[in-house]
Amino acid sequence: MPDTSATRVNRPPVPLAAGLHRLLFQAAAQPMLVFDPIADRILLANPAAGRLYGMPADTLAALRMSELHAGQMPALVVFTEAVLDKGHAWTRGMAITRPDGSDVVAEYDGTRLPPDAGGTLILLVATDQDDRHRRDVDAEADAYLKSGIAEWRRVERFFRDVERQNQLILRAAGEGIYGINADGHTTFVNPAAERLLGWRAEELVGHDMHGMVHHTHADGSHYPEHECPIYAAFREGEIRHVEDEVFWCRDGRPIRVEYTSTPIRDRGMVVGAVIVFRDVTSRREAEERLHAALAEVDALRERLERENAYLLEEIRTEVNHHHIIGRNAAIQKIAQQIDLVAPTDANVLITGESGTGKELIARAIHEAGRRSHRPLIRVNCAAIPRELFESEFFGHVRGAFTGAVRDRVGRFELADGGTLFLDEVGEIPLELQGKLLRVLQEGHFERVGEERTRAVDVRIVAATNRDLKDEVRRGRFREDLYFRLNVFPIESVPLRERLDDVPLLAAHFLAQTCRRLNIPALKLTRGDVERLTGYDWPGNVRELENVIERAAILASGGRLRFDLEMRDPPPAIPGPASPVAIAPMAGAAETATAESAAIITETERRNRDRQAIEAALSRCGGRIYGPAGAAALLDLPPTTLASRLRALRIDARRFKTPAGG
Ligand SMILES: Nc1ncnc2c1ncn2[C@@H]1O[C@H](COP(=O)(O)OP(=O)(O)OP(=O)(O)O)[C@@H](O)[C@H]1O
Repeated sequence: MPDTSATRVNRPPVPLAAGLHRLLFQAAAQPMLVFDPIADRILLANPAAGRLYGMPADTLAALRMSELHAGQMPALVVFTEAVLDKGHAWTRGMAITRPDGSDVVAEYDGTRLPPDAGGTLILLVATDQDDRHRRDVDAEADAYLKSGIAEWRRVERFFRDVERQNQLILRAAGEGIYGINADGHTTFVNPAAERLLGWRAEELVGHDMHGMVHHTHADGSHYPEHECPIYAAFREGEIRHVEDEVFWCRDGRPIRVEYTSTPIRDRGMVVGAVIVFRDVTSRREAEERLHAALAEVDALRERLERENAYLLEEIRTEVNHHHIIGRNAAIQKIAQQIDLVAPTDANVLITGESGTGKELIARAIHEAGRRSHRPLIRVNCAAIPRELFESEFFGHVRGAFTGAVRDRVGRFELADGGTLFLDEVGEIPLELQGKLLRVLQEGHFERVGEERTRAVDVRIVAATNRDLKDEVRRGRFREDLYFRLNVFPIESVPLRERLDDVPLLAAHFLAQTCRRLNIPALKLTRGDVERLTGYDWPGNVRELENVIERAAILASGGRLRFDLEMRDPPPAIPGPASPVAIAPMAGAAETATAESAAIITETERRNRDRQAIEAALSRCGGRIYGPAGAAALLDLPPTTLASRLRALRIDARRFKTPAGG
């Protein structure tokens, strides 16, 4: 390339003049000079330097440095010396006045060239400070612009993400959600709302929502728009929650909804509302069914209470407050006695035949007394083996006797604070009666095998079917114990002495049995009642209860079948000389003729029965059951014979022979 602009002056250094270096020097955009500080001469100047200094490069290369900076010599000298000294230095604020009079302020960057460049030479690179400042401003603006765009993109991305999330939430929400603008027109609808209402979003968007889905009340009356709480929500700027209204589906079907309308604000202005609703049709229906069921239960309960009150009124005279059934004066008297004695702590002795209700009376006394919150402990004295009486009553400690493998609490301790019901008290062996008396007198006892004395607070209610006074007379029962027990006597009347109660009791047991056996209710006929009252009930109420239960089980076609053996007239009294005939008792009437049948009294009849039974027992060696037993001989069911034995107080064991049963 021909050298057109670079200027060679005086002693052009060989390396600089050569090849690529020279080209670089010439082409550089940065103004450059090479000057000799000692000779104060500019040796080389590139075209860029010419543009900076406002003159052709070769004109510039012909100048002295001191000419360029006539007014700044000290600054030039300091700079030049610094370069020569350190090899490299820079300075700012070098003012240049161009030939055309314009000024430029430059920054000089000087580098001392190596000696082989041809003496003491300095390469000066000049920069127009204004130019640099402009570039800095541009670069800064550029950086601002670039970072602004990046920030804007970030914000945009953020909003896009938020929007996506909102869309996902709107889609996933189980509740129907729709938005309306300030004109009441739908702006968006989520998929749940589409599903619930049957409309597609595009059918609703842009339309008046009230007019589409909310135009009519549940009762079919018009729902004016100005009354709509959804619109009111953004007219008044308040959140509205509505529990029970209907929205109308596309197919004209109403759904019951619960919704909340929340106003949307933009810079303080209400611009619409968002409505969140859910279909509560099935919930409301379930609630209504529940209310209806509760109302029905209430109505039923009221009716039952009324009926119950009526029934109670009906049977008040039949069942007294102790659950003892009977209108008979004897029963009324017993109820009064219970009322009288129950609140006291007095000992009670109930006497009466087996099955007449002695235990029932004992329980009634306990229930009506102040001890009712504590237990009633029953001891059947007839069922305890003689050798275990003491332990049964008072308990024992381990090892007290053979078989006492652990401590045992006696009945007295169990009944502490409550009532001890001594059933069949007449059966307590004489030698133990004293121990019982001591507890009754002192309230103290010891467990068998233990020294420690224990105190108890027990009320005693005793029962017996024996004539205890007679037992005392015979020396079989301690008189002092008898008086201790017999503080308040109650006599339980046998059923045959209150036959007027039989229909009531029978009806009661029949209803109870049918309920228990879960069989359809049965009714007593007039004939049934007559048969039942015609019987003398040796087994008392218990027997009646059993007879009724059997009859209910055997009933066919709604008719009861009674198994009563002794309902017919009794057989004739045998003459004193004649041996007691053991005739089948049930068949006696058939064998009796009008002539042979004598008129006999009740006592005579009972004696006659007693003799017949005793004769049969004696023949059978005391055996009751089985083909060789007395029941078979008398043609009676064994259970009936057992009842009669109890009623007549016949002890079958008396007739026992080594061969008998
Ligand atoms: N007046 C009554 N009202 C209702 N049920 C009664 C009546 N009298 C007796 N009973 C019933 O008859 C059955 C026999 O009564 P309970 O056991 O009280 O007689 P008891 O005299 O204690 O007999 P036992 O001396 O054999 O122990 C029981 O089921 C009892 O509920």
